[in-house]
Amino acid sequence: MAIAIKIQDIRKTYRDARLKRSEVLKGISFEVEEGEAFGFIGPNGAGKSSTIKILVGVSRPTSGEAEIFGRPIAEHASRIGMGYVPESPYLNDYLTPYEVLSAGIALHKLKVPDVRRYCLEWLERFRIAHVADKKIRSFSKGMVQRTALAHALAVKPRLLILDEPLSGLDPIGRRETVDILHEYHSQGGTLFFSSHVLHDVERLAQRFGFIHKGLIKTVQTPAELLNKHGNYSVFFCCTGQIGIEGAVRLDSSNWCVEVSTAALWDTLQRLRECGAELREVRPMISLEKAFLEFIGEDIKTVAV
Ligand SMILES: Nc1ncnc2c1ncn2[C@@H]1O[C@H](COP(=O)(O)OP(=O)(O)OP(=O)(O)O)[C@@H](O)[C@H]1O
Repeated sequence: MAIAIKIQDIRKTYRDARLKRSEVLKGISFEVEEGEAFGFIGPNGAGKSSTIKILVGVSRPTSGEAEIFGRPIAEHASRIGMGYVPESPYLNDYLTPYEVLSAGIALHKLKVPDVRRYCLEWLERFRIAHVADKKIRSFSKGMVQRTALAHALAVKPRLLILDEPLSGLDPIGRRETVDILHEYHSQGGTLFFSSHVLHDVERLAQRFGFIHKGLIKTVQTPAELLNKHGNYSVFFCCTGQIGIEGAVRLDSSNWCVEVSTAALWDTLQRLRECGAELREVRPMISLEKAFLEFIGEDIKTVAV
């Protein structure tokens, strides 16, 4: 499998108005394989956008190396076949969504039999086909975001880099966008995205990279996360009392108990001995819990 993104010891130092230097990326390294869906997570100011801007060529690293599909990011050709939506997309607001999408198709030299129809199909997927010919100037933040996402996907990128793709979208828009990104990924696309919406990251990403204060804390798969942090919710049915510590009665006969991976087998044995009827065992991967543990802070003090 080819390596889609390779980042090696990247550092980034900004200077403020008084020329005071602050290092916001402190030597980060990780890789994303072709065909992967990789979620990049971290609290506000952790360095997610700074990393993404370096990858897409908007900003230069102070030191370190990065490659896209084996080409150094300094080469313009590394960005051929890449789709990118920044955190707050800026689209020329005197254009219409149709003009934005058709310009992208022309720029990427994409061969489609009927450009108008193809663009309208993408705009329809993001539920903005009814404003295809309206100027973006009059659009809400969510509609601009939908236009930018439709544009990025319509050009059939090999690699899609999205900075907070779900911000500004309502809950239905978020769900639909997650579905579209799922489809893109299941058709072989490589997805690298940052997000604050941990639930959506859990649904989309095959691996997570946690960044905090300019350092990569860990890169994990959901399975690794589950092994380390996982609990299970065990749902069962029992009409009488049950002597299992922590079991919560949901209604007259249904119960639930949360157990650790280590205690799961014993709990199932005990339920059988008590004559309880097992209904469901559901893993509880708490990305938020793991996230907070990795950055070593209290849940009340961190905005994620
Ligand atoms: N152009 C810049 N000049 C100076 N400092 C900057 C610049 N861009 C970002 N920073 C600083 O770098 C740090 C990391 O910012 P960055 O936008 O990469 O974080 P982030 O993880 O994307 O945060 P958020 O989740 O809030 O978008 C922050 O302290 C930010 O203030």
